Amino acid sequence: MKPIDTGRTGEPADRTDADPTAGVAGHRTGHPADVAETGGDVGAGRSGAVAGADPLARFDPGPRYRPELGGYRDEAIADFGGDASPVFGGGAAATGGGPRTGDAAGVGNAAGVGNGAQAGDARGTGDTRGTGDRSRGPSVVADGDAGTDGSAGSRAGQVVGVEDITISYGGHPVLADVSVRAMPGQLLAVTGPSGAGKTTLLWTIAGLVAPDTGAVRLDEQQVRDRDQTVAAGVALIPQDNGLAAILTAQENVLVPLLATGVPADEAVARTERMLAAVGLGGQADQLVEELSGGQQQRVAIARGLAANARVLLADEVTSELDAQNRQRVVELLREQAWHGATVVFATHDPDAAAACDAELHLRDGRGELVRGGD
Ligand SMILES: Nc1ncnc2c1ncn2[C@@H]1O[C@H](COP(=O)(O)OP(=O)(O)OP(=O)(O)O)[C@@H](O)[C@H]1O
Repeated sequence: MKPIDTGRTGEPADRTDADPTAGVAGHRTGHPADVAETGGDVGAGRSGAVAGADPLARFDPGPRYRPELGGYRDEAIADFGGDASPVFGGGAAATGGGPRTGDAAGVGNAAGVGNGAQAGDARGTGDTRGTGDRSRGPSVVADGDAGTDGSAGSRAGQVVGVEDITISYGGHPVLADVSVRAMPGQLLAVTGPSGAGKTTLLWTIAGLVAPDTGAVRLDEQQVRDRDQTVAAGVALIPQDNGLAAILTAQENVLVPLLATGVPADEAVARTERMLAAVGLGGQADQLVEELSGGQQQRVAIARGLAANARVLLADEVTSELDAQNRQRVVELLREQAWHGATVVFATHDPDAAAACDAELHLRDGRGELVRGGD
């Protein structure tokens, strides 16, 4: 399999606008001490102190924080991603539900994180292929070379190699011998009709679903589970957002960063920059449940962008946005690629797909690289 040759350079010089994530003015919130003022009892920023070397020493994640999960485990914030966030990981490969079997919280259990069996359960086969309840250290999101000012910095993306994967749910094939390669610095669009397997493919790359046959590799390292991909810097912006409704927009972005060990000042800066980048600088202190669907989607995007991932998987992240915001989000994904990330973007939007460097079209289980291949 050859790398995708897009013919597009993606050079910053091609851009028509200034750095969309640079220069955020007028922030009065964002300090953990400010977060503590925002209410709720999930423990965001309760200590308030910023000085100190250990981010978790200076940031009290609250009594519900589970360090062994690298996140929260509480029904009250189940939509952070069940036992832990699929964006920031802390979870094993899919268990208790594939893309379609989650709970009402959206990502929640559907994210398949938690007590561990792999894709057997996820695909409803009862074939427990995983490892059961595994201990998990705090998940690590790739910080890239993030500067102390919170700038994303450049980072080394990873080559995502999907090699002849076949996936079925309960005996019903979804993907058959699908192969594609996504390269650092590029955007790969994954298109196809509803039910074609776009989410399944992204989850497989994320290590949340294991293929029946074939393999996914990150820089030639075969993907085994979500723990591994989290450690490798793979972030997922899930289709259903996976936000905690009882947290503010700011907390939804900030808390996972702090929980994954990003220094507080950098986490605050990234949070502010990314919320501003998606046009929500003025809504930072609003509870997610008070935001519109499109605003919530943008919070989830900000959270994924803030991860500074080496591989960013964006699952239909523009579905609830107006044209202007859709374009903006595609620009932000492009920005991630400029910083070195490998971006895989599942979308129904032809314009968004056209803005990507390559396009894998899924239909009837098959994947065809309709653009950008060689
Ligand atoms: N856990 C599951 N158990 C059984 N079938 C599932 C499961 N998860 C997904 N599927 C099925 O697999 C197929 C592919 O689903 P998937 O969510 O990957 O498609 P998609 O292309 O992302 O769809 P959409 O564009 O509607 O989001 C669908 O037929 C879906 O019903």
